[in-house]
Amino acid sequence: MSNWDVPPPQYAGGFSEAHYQQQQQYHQQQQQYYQMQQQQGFSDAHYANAPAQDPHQMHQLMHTKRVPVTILTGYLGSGKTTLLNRILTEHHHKKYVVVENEFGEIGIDNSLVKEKLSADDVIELNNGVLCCGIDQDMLGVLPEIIRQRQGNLDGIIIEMSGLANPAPVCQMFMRDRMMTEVARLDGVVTIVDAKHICQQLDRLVQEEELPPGEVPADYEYENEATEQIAYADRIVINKIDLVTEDELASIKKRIGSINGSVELLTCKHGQVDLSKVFGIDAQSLKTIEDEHEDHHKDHHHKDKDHCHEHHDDEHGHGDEHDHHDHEEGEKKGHGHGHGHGHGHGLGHHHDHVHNQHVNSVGFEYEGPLDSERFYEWVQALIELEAADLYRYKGVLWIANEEQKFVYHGVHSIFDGNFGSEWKPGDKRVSQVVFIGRDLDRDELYECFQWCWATPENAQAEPPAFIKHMYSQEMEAERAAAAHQQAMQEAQQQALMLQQQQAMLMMQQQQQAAMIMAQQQQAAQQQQLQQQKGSPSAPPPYTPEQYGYLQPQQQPSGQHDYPSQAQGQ
Ligand SMILES: Nc1nc2c(ncn2[C@@H]2O[C@H](COP(=O)(O)OP(=O)(O)OP(=O)(O)O)[C@@H](O)[C@H]2O)c(=O)[nH]1
Repeated sequence: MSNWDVPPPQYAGGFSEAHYQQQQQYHQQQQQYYQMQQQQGFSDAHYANAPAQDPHQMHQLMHTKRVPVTILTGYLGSGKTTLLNRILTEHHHKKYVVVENEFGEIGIDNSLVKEKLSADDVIELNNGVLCCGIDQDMLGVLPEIIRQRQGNLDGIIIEMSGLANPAPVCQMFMRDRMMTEVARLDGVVTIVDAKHICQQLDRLVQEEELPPGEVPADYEYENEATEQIAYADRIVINKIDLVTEDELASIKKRIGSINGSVELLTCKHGQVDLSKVFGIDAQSLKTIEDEHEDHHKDHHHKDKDHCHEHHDDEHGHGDEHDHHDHEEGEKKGHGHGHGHGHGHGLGHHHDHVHNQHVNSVGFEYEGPLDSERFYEWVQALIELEAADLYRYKGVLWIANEEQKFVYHGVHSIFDGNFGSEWKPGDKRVSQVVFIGRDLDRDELYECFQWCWATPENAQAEPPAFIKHMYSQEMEAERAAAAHQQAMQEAQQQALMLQQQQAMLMMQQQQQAAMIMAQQQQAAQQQQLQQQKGSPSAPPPYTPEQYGYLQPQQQPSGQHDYPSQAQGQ
């Protein structure tokens, strides 16, 4: 039974019979959708169906077997290559596969690369392998490289181009079965240029740079530097030799206002402790759970309110929580940060109001949540807000469950499972964090509150946001989308059929041409034999014609196949 294989939601009140039926129907659709996703190759780890008695053991087992993959991002010139050069040349006793966009673009010890550049775009280096092509080809090449080096590979590092959005590659490692069987996403590491990051974050994306198609014409894009920070599990602030202490402090705050749950490291010339960046298992449910546990162990709440709310970037309100801005070498405590308390005007870097759309929002509640309602909320978020929801994660106390529910997601890809049991001394807290674009904190909080499993809440109507999922408008949209998908599938099938027919026809033509050529050749041979006066007829065509047997290699006593030159 999967985590989502739950009975249809039943509400004590607040819904009409028709609405309830609609819900049931929707629930069935979701079940079908889930089954379809599984058939399409979603990994078991992705929707981990681990046995309830020890899910973590199962999870760990899956993880230890698979090679960790790090997605390395960073704006143009931030220092990605400088860091990769270290990895490929220093003696760190680790073997990595480094995946580059294109060889032409890389600056990795050029002499080293050039001298080893091979036709198949895979280079063997002392510390591992360098290959290129972050595209469909990688799906084929990478699992093969991993299999070849089974047990002798410490990780894969994929360097994204300076302007690329890491989300599609993240999603590929979360859902592509070929990849998930051999590799797991370890973390997204973003390198930041301390000198230029504020300027880069302020840059507005010009309309002509926007990718074409699928998105609404009025959709405003976030610039790439912001997105790279939003998706990160670790941020390495490089080039700190070029900024003052005050500037560095304001950079950290600015980053924290975008991604409140990221861990910050600082360095010069990429001299960061590699163990804090690679092999960190940042994307596993176990790590999310551990972070939650560590945080609440050390965390002394000043206010004893029933619900503790973490604000997104507001102007300078006080809060006792700190971001995880650790100097290199400093001992780190894990936990969540929630992007709170960031005033503007800190240092000359940004003494103006930022046009910042991406932020973090987090909430805590010291009480259990209703799983059905949480399920509804997640469904609504995925259906209505997936494009703007970059990353989200949480650890929940679910009513009537002794195990913590741990989840995380990237846009529409959700991964969640029950983790370890709450221990007797544990403070049971449900915690959710969202990083996204133009997040509506009040709306999110309203939905979060609706999930609280309290007697008063039992009769509460769902918030407008969740109701909207069942609106006629959404039903119509869903029907239109389903229709469009069916049309696309039909078109694809028709195209495939056409291609198959064309292929068949081509094969038939080739066969016909070959037979004709054979016949002509046989006729020629016959003619030659007749001219030579030999009584025996030659075979219809000569082996050397196919290049695998030369006349002089013929065993004696067999036909002597004369070449054309000999025959003339
Ligand atoms: N002053 C200073 N310069 C640095 C530091 N780290 C890297 N650089 C320099 O910054 C420049 C860009 O570094 P790269 O490593 O090529 O940056 P990149 O992110 O790979 O750049 P793209 O491939 O263009 O995206 C190079 O000239 C580096 O030598 C640092 O900590 N301080």
